[in-house]
Amino acid sequence: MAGLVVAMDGPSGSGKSSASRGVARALGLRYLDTGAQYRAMTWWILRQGVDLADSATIAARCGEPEIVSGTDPDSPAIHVGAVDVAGPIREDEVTSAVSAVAAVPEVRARLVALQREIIGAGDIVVEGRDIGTVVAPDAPVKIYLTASPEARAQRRSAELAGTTAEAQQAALARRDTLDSTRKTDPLSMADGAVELDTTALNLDEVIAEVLRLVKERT
Ligand SMILES: Nc1ncnc2c1ncn2[C@@H]1O[C@H](COP(=O)(O)OP(=O)(O)O)[C@@H](O)[C@H]1O
Ligand SMILES: Nc1ccn([C@H]2C[C@H](O)[C@@H](COP(=O)(O)OP(=O)(O)O)O2)c(=O)n1
Repeated sequence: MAGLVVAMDGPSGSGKSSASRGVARALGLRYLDTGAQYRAMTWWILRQGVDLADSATIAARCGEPEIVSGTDPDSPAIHVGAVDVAGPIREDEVTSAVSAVAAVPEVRARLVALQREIIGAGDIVVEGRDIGTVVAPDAPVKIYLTASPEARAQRRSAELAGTTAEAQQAALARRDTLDSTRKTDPLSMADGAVELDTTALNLDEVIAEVLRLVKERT
């Protein structure tokens, strides 16, 4: 299985991170969270005081931050320069700004290049929105995870204190629309991807199904 790349795409709360980490652990592969990179870029842009509507400035400056991703599925790490941003990138301020930053073509070009560099010779599970369509279209295993809007909102609200499933469902719907309708590489299912609806599956069942698909396709 040397050189294996597993591409895992889908909307927020479909279970990409948990399933990707579980699959990477089971197969002894590395793990890359590309959403964390878009979040880290967004954290840096916000810190610079750049207006989110000013895509020209975002485009001009997105080459400045050094974004460093760890690939250990047991302890995923993300730094901007020397700063550990694993906590701050999950805060509301970043979550509500990330779709705008991720829509800027220069941001995507920079991060896709970084992702391909990390993927290198493979042995990795990569999760995001455009892995099977753009970043690694030749990946032998491409999964498109989905779940009902209610299940996704329920999962997210269970994670976050001080929020309701209703508020989460509205926030996810807003991000789905932004991520699926942007002009550059919108969230969509790749050719050859297998859609896996996780609504009625627990995490172990999702991991087992992905492992079965990996075995079947390699
Ligand atoms: N199949 C599942 N059933 C129930 N909860 C799940 C399942 N998969 C993931 N979760 C939980 O849902 C939340 C969101 O999962 P996550 O893997 O972060 O999704 P994504 O990366 O797609 O946003 C996490 O708290 C996770 O533990
Ligand atoms: N490959 C990727 C990964 C994420 N993005 C964008 C779209 C998402 O709204 C944000 C954050 O992604 P992330 O996977 O962290 O989001 P969730 O954990 O699912 O809430 O980044 C992207 O455009 N392309």
